[in-house]
Amino acid sequence: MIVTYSMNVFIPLTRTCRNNCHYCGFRINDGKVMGEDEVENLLKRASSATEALFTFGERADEFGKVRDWLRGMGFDSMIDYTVHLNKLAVEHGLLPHTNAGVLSRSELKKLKEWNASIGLMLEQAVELECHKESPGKNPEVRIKTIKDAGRLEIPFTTGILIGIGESRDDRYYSIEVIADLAENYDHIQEVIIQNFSPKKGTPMECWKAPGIAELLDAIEYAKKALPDDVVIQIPPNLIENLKACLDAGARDIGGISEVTPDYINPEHPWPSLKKIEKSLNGEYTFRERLPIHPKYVRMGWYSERIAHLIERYADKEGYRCSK
Ligand SMILES: O=c1nc2n(C[C@H](O)[C@H](O)[C@H](O)CO)c3cc(O)ccc3cc-2c(=O)[nH]1
Ligand SMILES: C[C@H]1O[C@@H](n2cnc3c(N)ncnc32)[C@H](O)[C@@H]1O
Ligand code: MET
Ligand code: SF4
Repeated sequence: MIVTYSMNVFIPLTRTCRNNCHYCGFRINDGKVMGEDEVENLLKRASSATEALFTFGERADEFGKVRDWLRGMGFDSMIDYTVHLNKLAVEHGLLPHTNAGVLSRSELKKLKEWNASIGLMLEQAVELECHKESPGKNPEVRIKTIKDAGRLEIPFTTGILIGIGESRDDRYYSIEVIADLAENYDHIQEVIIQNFSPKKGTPMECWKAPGIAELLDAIEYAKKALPDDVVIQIPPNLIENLKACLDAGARDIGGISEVTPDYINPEHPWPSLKKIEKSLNGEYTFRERLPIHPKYVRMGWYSERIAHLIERYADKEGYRCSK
């Protein structure tokens, strides 16, 4: 059985964020934004990767300090700056995947030109206490972004975060909501089942991480509810029993990097692929993919601007070829 992954470089453009999710250890509202040189240095170091993962705080340009910095650099918004850096990544031979939180239709349209795929975790389809200071985590607002991306035919990554105060039924309901979106728009390439991992200094630092039973239950439910061609992704650095998750139906381990840590879970280093493959008794084989899944490579759901890279990196089936 094949399990896919993407080789990436993680570019955390800003830790400033208009939301305040109680589980998040990534957000630091210092108003800082990575400069173009810093980004270019990361891109240069990522020669073995095919994906430039731009993940950062939502709508940081609601803060004056960020807005002023962007203006000084000649940009009207965080998304305009992101698109500029997406283009730089493409010039360095990398395919961008951006997860910037909620986006408007016009922002999605701009990003589509230079991104192989876009991501936004639904987190949960119900309102939760941990999101009460996070307007961007309102389920309706997230669902709207996911639908707009579907209408624009953007290969999309979404998912749920489990263990953040939801009930088992909430989890099932959230998976059903994603399954409906996948059926109606056909743009969902992967669904991440992410387990909450407590972070020091956050309001949820004393919460327990969800157990493997809850994780497996969610994966099994997702396997049944989602269309067959939607891949279930699990984060290999947060999971204690990867084999059990694969046996339950997960088939992707997301982005792995040789140059950058998982900035969202920096205390959990990337495992070595060789080591984990060994622990799987030969039942599963890892295979590299691009940030746009094979199905969408075959369907041609990508812009002219990045076509040359996809055609350079994808084999006939749409996986990464060794060229
Ligand atoms: O390194 C990480 N990559 C994360 N990724 C990246 C992901 O593993 C890959 O970039 C995608 O599979 C695209 O290839 C996310 C992407 C999303 O769109 C939404 C959530 C995540 C979460 C993480 C994460 O916690 N750590
Ligand atoms: C990029 C994604 O990372 C996830 N995320 C944010 N904080 C945590 C945490 N403490 N543990 C696990 N996942 C987290 C959210 O689901 C977000 O959307
Ligand atoms: C850094 S977290 C991932 C991107 C965005 N801030 C969100 O939570 O949706
Ligand atoms: S998880 Fe994302 S949206 Fe929530 S506070 Fe952290 S950076 Fe902001």
